[in-house]
Amino acid sequence: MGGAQLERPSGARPGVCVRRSFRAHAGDQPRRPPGPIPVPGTMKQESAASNTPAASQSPTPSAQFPRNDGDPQALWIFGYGSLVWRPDFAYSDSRVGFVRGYSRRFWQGDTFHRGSDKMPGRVVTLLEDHEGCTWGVAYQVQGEQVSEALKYLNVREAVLGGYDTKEVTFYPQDAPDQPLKALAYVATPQNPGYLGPAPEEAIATQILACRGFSGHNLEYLLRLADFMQLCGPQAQDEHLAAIVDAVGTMLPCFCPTEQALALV
Ligand SMILES: N[C@@H](CCC(=O)N[C@@H](CS)C(=O)NCC(=O)O)C(=O)O
Repeated sequence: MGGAQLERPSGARPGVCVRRSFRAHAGDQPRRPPGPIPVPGTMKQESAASNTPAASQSPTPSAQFPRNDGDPQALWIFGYGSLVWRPDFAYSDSRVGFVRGYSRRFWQGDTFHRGSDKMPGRVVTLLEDHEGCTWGVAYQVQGEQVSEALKYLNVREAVLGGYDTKEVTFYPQDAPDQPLKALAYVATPQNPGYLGPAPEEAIATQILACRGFSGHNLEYLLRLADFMQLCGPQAQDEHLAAIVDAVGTMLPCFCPTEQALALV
């Protein structure tokens, strides 16, 4: 989301989870991470799109194609985990905002991006929660961007991650009275990688111990915590905060002391 400008906090509005807006310039192309996400079994460093298995050349999301007024071909994709900081697909616009009726939980196992078969990491999914409110970023894709984004996300989220698509209602921070239909990738309890609830301390321990092809699981946690900081103090995620606190408590045990360093 390069080139984004933090705009002045807008006034509080009833029912709005946050007050700040964070808007990438429309048309900003995402910075490609160094090298695309390798797909198991094809460890050639090709672009993710060319790695897409033939069967998913034109993935059809299981959710209805959420349409909004205006450009019928445009699609909004809601990210609330790694898509928040690394969409890695071309988009025309992005908006910070939230979805109601869902809570974010580190309840999905990950044996590729942030973990391994022996040591699965933990990444986020959405839990249906009538009182819930989850922060993230919605990306608008138009024209050819739509099929490219869906093809890429089908590999990254569905094939590699066990996520399925779901239509959600997204409330842009700067226009919560003009909600948008969006596509979200959600890991349900029925997917094989689902780990489900655990004490935040246990989740923190797992995150501290795991890494995968996309990096350490701790980076995933802290990037998400950074995003929530950007959104402003009103954007609360108690589950995320409790895990970050638990990591902070445990880190001294994981960090060598000066004495231990002197021995190396
Ligand atoms: N679907 C959620 C979560 C997506 C997510 O974090 N997926 C992981 C595991 S499949 C991923 O893509 N990781 C890439 C990374 O960790 O950089 C989102 O909208 O952000």
